[in-house]
Amino acid sequence: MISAEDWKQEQERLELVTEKLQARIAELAPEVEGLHNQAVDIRKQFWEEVTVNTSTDEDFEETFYSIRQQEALLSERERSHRQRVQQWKNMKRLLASPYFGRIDFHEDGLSSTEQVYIGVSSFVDSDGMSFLVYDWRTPIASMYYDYSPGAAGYDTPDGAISGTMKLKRQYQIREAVLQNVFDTSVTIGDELLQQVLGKGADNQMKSIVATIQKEQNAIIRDDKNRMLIVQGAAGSGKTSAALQRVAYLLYKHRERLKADQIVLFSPNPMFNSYVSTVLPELGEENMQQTTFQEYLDHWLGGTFRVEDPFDQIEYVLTEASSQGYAARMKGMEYKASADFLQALQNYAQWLEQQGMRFSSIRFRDRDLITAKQIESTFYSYDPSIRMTNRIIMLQEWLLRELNLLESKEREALWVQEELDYLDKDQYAEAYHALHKERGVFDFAEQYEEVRERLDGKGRPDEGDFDYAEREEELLRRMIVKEQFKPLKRSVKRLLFIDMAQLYIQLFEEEDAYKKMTKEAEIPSLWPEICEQTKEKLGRLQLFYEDATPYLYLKELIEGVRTNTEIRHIFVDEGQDYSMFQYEFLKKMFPRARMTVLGDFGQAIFAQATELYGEESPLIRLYGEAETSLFRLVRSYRSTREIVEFTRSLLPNAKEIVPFERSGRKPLLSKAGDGEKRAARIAEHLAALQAEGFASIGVITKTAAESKEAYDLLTAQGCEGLKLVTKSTPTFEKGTLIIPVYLAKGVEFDAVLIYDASSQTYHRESERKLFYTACTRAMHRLLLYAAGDWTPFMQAMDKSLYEIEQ
Ligand SMILES: Nc1ncnc2c1ncn2[C@@H]1O[C@H](COP(=O)(O)OP(=O)(O)OP(=O)(O)O)[C@@H](O)[C@H]1O
Repeated sequence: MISAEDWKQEQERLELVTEKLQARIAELAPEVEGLHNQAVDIRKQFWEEVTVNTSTDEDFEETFYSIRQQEALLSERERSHRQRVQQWKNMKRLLASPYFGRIDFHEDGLSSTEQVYIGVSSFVDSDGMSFLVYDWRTPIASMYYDYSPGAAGYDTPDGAISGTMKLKRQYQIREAVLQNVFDTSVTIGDELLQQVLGKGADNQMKSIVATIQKEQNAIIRDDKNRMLIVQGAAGSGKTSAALQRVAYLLYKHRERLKADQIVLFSPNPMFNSYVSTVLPELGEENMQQTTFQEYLDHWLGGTFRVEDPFDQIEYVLTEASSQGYAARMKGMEYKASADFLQALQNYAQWLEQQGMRFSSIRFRDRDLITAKQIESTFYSYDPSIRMTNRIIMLQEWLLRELNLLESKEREALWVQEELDYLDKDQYAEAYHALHKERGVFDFAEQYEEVRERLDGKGRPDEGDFDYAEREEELLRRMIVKEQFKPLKRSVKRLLFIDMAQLYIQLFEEEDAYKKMTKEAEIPSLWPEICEQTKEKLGRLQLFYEDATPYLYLKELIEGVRTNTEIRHIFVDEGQDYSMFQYEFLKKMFPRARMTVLGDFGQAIFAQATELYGEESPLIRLYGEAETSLFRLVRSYRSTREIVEFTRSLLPNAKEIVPFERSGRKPLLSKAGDGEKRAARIAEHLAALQAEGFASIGVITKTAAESKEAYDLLTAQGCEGLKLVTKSTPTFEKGTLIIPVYLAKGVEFDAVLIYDASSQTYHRESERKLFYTACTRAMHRLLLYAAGDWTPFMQAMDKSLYEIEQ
C-alpha cells in the first residue's frame, strides 16, 4: 500500500482525468452524432446532387466527375466519422478505468522525470501534447512490463532510449473509483496477478493487459521475423499472449493492417466463442477465426466426406481391438510425416514425365475427348514447362476443342429431335432469347440494304436469305450450347484431372511406390495401409490423415489458390498440426507472417509436430534466420499444488514453474464404479457449487464416456448439466461434461476426471491426453477410479495428492 499523501494525490489525479474524459466525451458526442447524420444525409442526397446526363460525351464526362466528387466527399466524411466514433468509444472505455499502471521515468540527459500512466488506450490533454494516459502498446509503456525500478529503457523507431525508472505502480480502478494501489519492486503484478488469478473461470477469456509478464511481453511485441514459435507449458498464457499480440500488431501497424487481414486457426469451433471477446474488450475488431477442418471442408467437401479430427481421435481411443487398427495407426503416423511430404513432392515431379491420370470428357454416353487424348496432349508439351503451367495450357486446349466439337454437334440427330420436341414454353423461351440475337440480324440486314443503295446494285444473296433457316440454326446453336455448358464449366474447374486416381495410384505395391517417389521410405504394414486408403476413397470419403496430403498433392498439380490479402496467421494448439498443414498454410498465405503457439506436452493427435528444439521441423519452414523462438515455463492457470501434480505426469515437465498461488491438493477418490461413482461425483459437485465455483468440468476420455457420465449424473439428480459434443457451438459457464479433446485450450474452476483408472488411461500414447485433462483445472482437481489408478500416477510422490476412500 502507499502513503496517505500519495493516495490523496492519486485520487485527485483520477478525479481530474475523469473530468477531462467526461468533458471530451461530451465534446465529441454531438459531433459524433452530427457527423453521422451528415454522412447519412449525403448518402441520401447522393443522387439528387449528381445530375445524371449521358446524352453527349461531355455530359457523360461531367456526370462521371460529379459522381466521383460526391464519392470522395462521402468517403472523407465517413472516414472522419469513423475516427471520431473510435475516439469517442475509447474515451468511454477509459472512463470506468482510465489506467492500470504508472511508471516514473527519468530519461538520461533530461532534467525532469515523466509520469507515464498506462491504460487500454491513449488520452491526450486538450493541448494536444501531454499524454494523460498512454496506450499500453506505445513503446514507452513497454518498460512497465519489462523492468523493475532501476535502470530501464525502450526502443523507438528513432533508436533506443535509456534512463532510470523511479517508480512503478499498479492501480485497481472500478467505475472511476480508486480501489487499490500497489507499488511494486521486483516483478510487476505479483499482487495484482494474485488477485486476478484467484478469481473464478469465465466462459470467455479475459484480456491480461494489466498484468502481462515480461516473457509474454517479448512474444507480444516481437515483430522481427516471418515466423514466431512459442512452446509453452499448459496455462502459461500462450493464447492470452497471442490475442494481445493481435491487438499490438493492429495498433502498431494501424495505417496498413486491418483486423480481417489476420486469421486465427482455433482447435475447435467452441474455442472461437471462448476467445471472441478479448479484442473487442481492448477496443479492437476481432480477427478472422476458423478451424483447419472448416478449411478442408471448403476445398474438399464438395467431392468427399472428410473425417474430422475428433472422429479420428475417437477411433484412436476406442477401436484398438478392431481389425486393421495397427495399420491405420501406422498410416496416420506416416501420412503426417516429413517423409511422406517429400514423397509427394517427388511424386509430383515424376508425374511431370509420366503417369498423369485424366478423366475422359463424356457427352451423351460417349467420349468426346478421351483420357488418352488428353494425356498425350499433356505429355506433348515441352517438359521444361512447369506442371501447373502445362495444366493451364491443357485447359485452354480443351476449351478450344470443346468449341470445335460444339459447332460440329449442331448437326447431330439428337439436336433435330430436341428441336422437334421443343414444347411451347421452351420454344417461347428460346424465341425470347433469339429475339435478343435478332438485333444482329436486323443490323446485318440494314447494312446490306445500305450497301446495296450505295453500290447501286443488287444484293448478291438476294432471295437466298431464309429467315426460318437462320432461326433454326440459332435454335440448334442454343440447344447445343446449353448442353456443353456443364462440360466447359468442369474443364474450367480442372475436373478433367482425375485427382482421386492420382492419389490412389500412390498406394500401390512397394516397388511401384518407390519408383514414383524417388525411393521413399516405406512404413511397415504398407499393403494394409494401401488397402484401407483405397477402400475409403472408393467410397468418396477421406480419412482425416489423408485430407491435407490430398489437398497438398492437388495444389502441387493444379497450382495454389493463394490468398494474398492475409498478413498474419496465428495457429493455436500448434502441436496438433502436421508439417503438411504448415507447408500448406505457408503456400496458401504467401504474404502472411506466422505465429504458432503450442505445447508438445499436450500433443494428443496423431499428426503432432514438435515445436521447439532440434527435433522441430517447423523451424525449417521459413528457415532459422527468419524464425523467433520462445519458451514459456511459468504456469499461471493452476494453483501450485495442481501444477506440482500435473508436471509429474510428464517425463520432461520438471522445468514447469508454478505461479505462487496456493490451494488444496488434488483429491483422489476411490468411489467404485457406475452409480456409486456417480453418487460420489454428485456429492462433490454440490459441495463445489456451494463453495462458489461456477465453472466446473467433468472431463472424460471419449464421447461415449461423456454420455455415460451425463446419464448417470442426471439420474443422481444433478441439474443443469451440459453435455458438450463436437457440434456444441459455444462455450458456456456451468457444469460441463466434456471429452478431453474438446477441452483443449479452455479452463475450469474445478476439474473432475471422471475415470482416472488404469483401465481407461494406460497406453503411453494416452499420457498426454491425461495431462491435458488435468491441466484444465484452475483451483481444484478431483480424480476418480474404481480399480487401480492410471500408471501415470502410480510412481508419483504421495505427498502431491490427498486420498478419499
Ligand atoms: N499475465 C497474465 N496475467 C493474468 N492472467 C494470465 C496471465 N497469463 C496467463 N494468464 C491466465 O492464465 C490462464 C491460462 O492462459 P492461457 O489459456 O492463455 O494459457 P495457454 O498457455 O494457452 O494454456 P493451454 O496450453 O493449457 O491452452 C488464463 O486464465 C489466463 O487469463
